[in-house]
Amino acid sequence: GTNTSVGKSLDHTIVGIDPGSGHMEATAKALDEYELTDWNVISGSGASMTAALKRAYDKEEPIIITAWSPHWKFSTFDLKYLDDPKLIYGDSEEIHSVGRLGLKEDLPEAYAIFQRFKWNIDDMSEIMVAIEDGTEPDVAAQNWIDNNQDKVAEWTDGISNVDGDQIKLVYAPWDSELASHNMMKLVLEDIGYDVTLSVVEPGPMFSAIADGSADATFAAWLPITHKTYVDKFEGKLDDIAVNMVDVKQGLAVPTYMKDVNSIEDLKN
Ligand SMILES: C[SH](C)CC(=O)O
Repeated sequence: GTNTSVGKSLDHTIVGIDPGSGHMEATAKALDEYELTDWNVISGSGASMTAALKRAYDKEEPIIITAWSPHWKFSTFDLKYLDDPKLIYGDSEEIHSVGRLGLKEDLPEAYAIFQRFKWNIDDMSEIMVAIEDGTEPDVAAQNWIDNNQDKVAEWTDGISNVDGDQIKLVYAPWDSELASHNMMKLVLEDIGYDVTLSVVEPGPMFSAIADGSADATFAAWLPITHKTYVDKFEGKLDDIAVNMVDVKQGLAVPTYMKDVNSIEDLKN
């Protein structure tokens, strides 16, 4: 049937992202739970996944990617998530701001901002799309801040300035987190912090906060995506606040793949 041709046309391969991501863990679980025994997911990075997507899309060839929203790929390409009746990828996820133990005492002004920091998918997407269109991340972030001073003021109003205190933010190499961390770096610099951004894989991102070598991340996707990491470091992380709601992860395909609408459809 057509489903078998989909499997054969894709060499039963799903194009994934970095191996330590929650996406890849969820996708491995999905292959198991949906009994997609002859399928495999290849790991790579956010960049290699979007490059493969562009190559296939430009030739209207089939492709299945591990996907998440917000992400610029949904405005560049016409994509649809595959239904996930077993909810392996969860329903709607949240992005949390997570800090090291002791952060509240050591950096109270930053902590107070992290407790208030909250924005929505459109805010993050505006920065992400600008970066994808060639704007430098810090310039795209500053432009967003300039256009959203009222929203930023909700996080910073009444917070006293600091005098060069150092703060180290860590995040994983995903375009969504590139946007959020470049934006928050500028917000914290405006308050007087000396901010360092470090890009690390997801595992080291959580372990750096757990061992105190980093101060915070705004890139913890929960309750499902990063559950393994948060459980692993139980008691060593401060789940400060939710900074975005209604985010999503799953498998996605270009809408021109008419016959594929659910993960169940991949079973041949
Ligand atoms: C790529 S998603 C933002 C997070 C994850 O999959 O770990």
